[in-house]
Amino acid sequence: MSMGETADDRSGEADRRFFTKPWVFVRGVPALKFLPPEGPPEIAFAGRSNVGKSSLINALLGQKGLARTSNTPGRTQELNFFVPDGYGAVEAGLPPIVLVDMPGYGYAKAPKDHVDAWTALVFDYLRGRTSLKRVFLLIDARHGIKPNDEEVMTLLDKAAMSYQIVLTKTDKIKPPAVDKLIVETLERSKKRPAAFPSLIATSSEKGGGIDDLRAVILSLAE
Ligand SMILES: Nc1nc2c(ncn2[C@@H]2O[C@H](COP(=O)(O)OP(=O)(O)OP(=O)(O)O)[C@@H](O)[C@H]2O)c(=O)[nH]1
Ligand SMILES: [Mg+2]
Repeated sequence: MSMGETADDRSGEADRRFFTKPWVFVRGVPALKFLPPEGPPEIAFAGRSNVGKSSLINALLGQKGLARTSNTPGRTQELNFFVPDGYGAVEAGLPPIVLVDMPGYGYAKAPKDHVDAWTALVFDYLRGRTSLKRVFLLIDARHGIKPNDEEVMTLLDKAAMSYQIVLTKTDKIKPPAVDKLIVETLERSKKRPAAFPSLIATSSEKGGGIDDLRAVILSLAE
C-alpha cells in the first residue's frame, strides 16, 4: 500500500525479473575506510534495531536468508552491500543499483563501545555518502516514530538526504490502527524538508507493500 502517491508504473514483466534473478552479498563494511569507492546508486535501509531491515531486503529480493535476521536486536553489525548478480564488480561501477542493509540504532544492551561504533558508522554513512540516493527509514508499526528516529530524521534533513518512511510489521496490528498510524506519521514527517511526501506500509511476512517498494527501487536504478 502506498499513500500520498501512486507507485509508478514500472512493475512490468521485465522489471519483475530484475527481482526474481538472484542477488548476491558483495561486501560487509565494518568501518568507513572499507567502503567501496563512490559508484552506482545506493539505497540504504535504516532504522532501530529489530525493526525488520534485513527481513525486508529478503522479502524484496525473494531470497530468505540472504540478509541475516534474528529475533534478537543487534544482528546486523556492518553495512552489508547487495547487488543483482551478473553485472560485475561494485568497484567498477557496474551494478545498476546497490541495496545496503545497516546495523540498527537504539539498542542499548550490546557493549557500549560496539553500539557507539555502529551508530557512528551509520550516521557518517548517511550524512556523507554521495552515491546514496534514497534512505528507507523503517518504523515499526507497533511503536511509531521514536526519539532516536527523530534524531536520524534531523540528521538526514541537515544533510539534504532524501528519505522515505517505510512502516514494517503491519501484519502485527489491525488495519484501522495501520491507517491511523499512516495519517499520524505523514503529519509528523510533513514538517521535515528532506522527507518524501509519501510512505509505504509493509509486511515482510505477508508481502504487503513489497511491490510498491520494488517500484521505488526500480525508479532509482540506472
Ligand atoms: N510479524 C512480522 N515479523 C517480522 C517482520 N519483519 C521482521 N520481522 C521479525 O522481526 C525480527 C527482526 O527482524 P530483522 O530483519 O532481523 O530486523 P533488523 O532491523 O534487521 O534487526 P538488526 O539487524 O538487529 O538491527 C525477526 O524475528 C523477524 O522475523 C514482519 O513484517 N512481520
Ligand atoms: Mg538486520
